[in-house]
Amino acid sequence: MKYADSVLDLIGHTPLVKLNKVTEGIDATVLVKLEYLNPGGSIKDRIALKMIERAEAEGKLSPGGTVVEPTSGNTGVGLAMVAQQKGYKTVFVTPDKVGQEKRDVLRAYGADVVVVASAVAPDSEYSYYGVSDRLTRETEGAYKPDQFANPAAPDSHYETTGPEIWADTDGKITHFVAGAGTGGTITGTGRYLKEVSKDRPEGPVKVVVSDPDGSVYSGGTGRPYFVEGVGEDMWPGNYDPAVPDEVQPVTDAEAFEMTRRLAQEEGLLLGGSSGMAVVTALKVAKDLPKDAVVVVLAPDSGRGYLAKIFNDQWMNAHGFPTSGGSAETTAFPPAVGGATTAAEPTETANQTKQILGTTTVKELLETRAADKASTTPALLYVSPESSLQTAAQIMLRYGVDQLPVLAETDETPRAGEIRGSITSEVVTAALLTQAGGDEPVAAHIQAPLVTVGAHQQLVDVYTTIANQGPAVVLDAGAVAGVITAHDLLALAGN
Ligand SMILES: N[C@@H](CCSC[C@H](N)C(=O)O)C(=O)O
Repeated sequence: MKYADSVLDLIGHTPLVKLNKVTEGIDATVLVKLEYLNPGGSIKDRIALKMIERAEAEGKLSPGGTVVEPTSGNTGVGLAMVAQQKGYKTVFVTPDKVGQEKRDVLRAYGADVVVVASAVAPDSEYSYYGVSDRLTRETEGAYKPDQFANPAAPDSHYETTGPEIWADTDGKITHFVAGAGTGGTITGTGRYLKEVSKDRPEGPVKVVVSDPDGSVYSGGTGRPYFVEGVGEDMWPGNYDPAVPDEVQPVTDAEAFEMTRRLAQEEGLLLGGSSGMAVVTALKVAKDLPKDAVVVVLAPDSGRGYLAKIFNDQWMNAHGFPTSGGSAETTAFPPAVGGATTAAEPTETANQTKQILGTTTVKELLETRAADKASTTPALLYVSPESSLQTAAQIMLRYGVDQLPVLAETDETPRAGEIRGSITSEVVTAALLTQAGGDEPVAAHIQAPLVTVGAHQQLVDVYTTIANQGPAVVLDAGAVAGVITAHDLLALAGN
């Protein structure tokens, strides 16, 4: 009989598959290492097993203990699976940018999940690092593996991921491409591949980090991005900057487009960080000769992202294009007892649709910007640190009653930098009653404005704006402006 003694014995030994369609025009061989075929569904099973076994060996985790860890999901799943098999409890702290599906998976394994805000400085007591530290202190028998600095994590890749790639490519790998979050994968796998290939005539394996645009590894300041599980806003101990030869930034838009293409063209339903790494792998492979072998690491499956990257509505609402989607229709037998018929659209409704159905949100912003009579900038906003007096002045000068509140930045603000909103009623009440004009907006901040996507047709967003008020426009995840019912009126009235 052929079987594993425990699910834990199935970790690792994942296969390589060649990309055939998205590589059009590329001579080199591009191979993807499919880490979603690990039993917990991601590469993180490897580090989870190693970190827990080392903690047990070192006496840091004993029967009845609790594993507490900050995680964007996958490490949590790996730890939950290993801990459950070994009889430990688990508590995971996840940032709110992590999709609900991923949190549901953690709970399915029996873990407790604590959700914290993503838009918090890493050294804050409210960040997922800070909250997990507090929970570890407060929980008896708690052990925090700390995937960001635990040497067992890169060791697991040095001992398994690297050797598997070397063996499966018969030592012919020339380039290794992977994202970096904690840094463990790139450090451990990259270090092994460089060491084992250092004396060969064609030179050692080149290691390339694929990084979300905004993350520190590729020179960013840690500004927010939507790709999950990779990139950083601080420098983790497990990232050894001596290992990578190069680091390349990739935008969310590029990553998401490739993630969808991999499902539609290669039959590979992978997560956003895999799409991101493939973008970099193809850039690296573009000018390489036929005998080059690029191995790109795909950390997890696309099943955890069905409500985001693979959901046209979510993509559209965040200003990401959705070419190549597919439709879902229903074909039930007619209802017994007579079917109801939809009301005929009125003539006025048809006219509205005609005006609004031919213009995108972005075109409306462009028309407004080109209108000499309009003095309103595309984006009016205040930061949490702005004074109430500043908010009042902007509202009075441009005749607006609501402003988005965005984190202060010199660049185009991103969706993850939306902090809330503030209305003229609240500013007025604060100024007339208790607060002085110097008081910061932060003390009076309200819920964020609704968001719409720049590439959506106005016909698809006008009821949102009519019902929920001014909307922040997102273009590829960046804040492109604000549109109001007044803008729609100006269009309809002309
Ligand atoms: N800063 C990152 C994620 C850090 S790596 C964590 C790891 N992948 C996990 O599964 O916990 C982000 O923006 O998601």
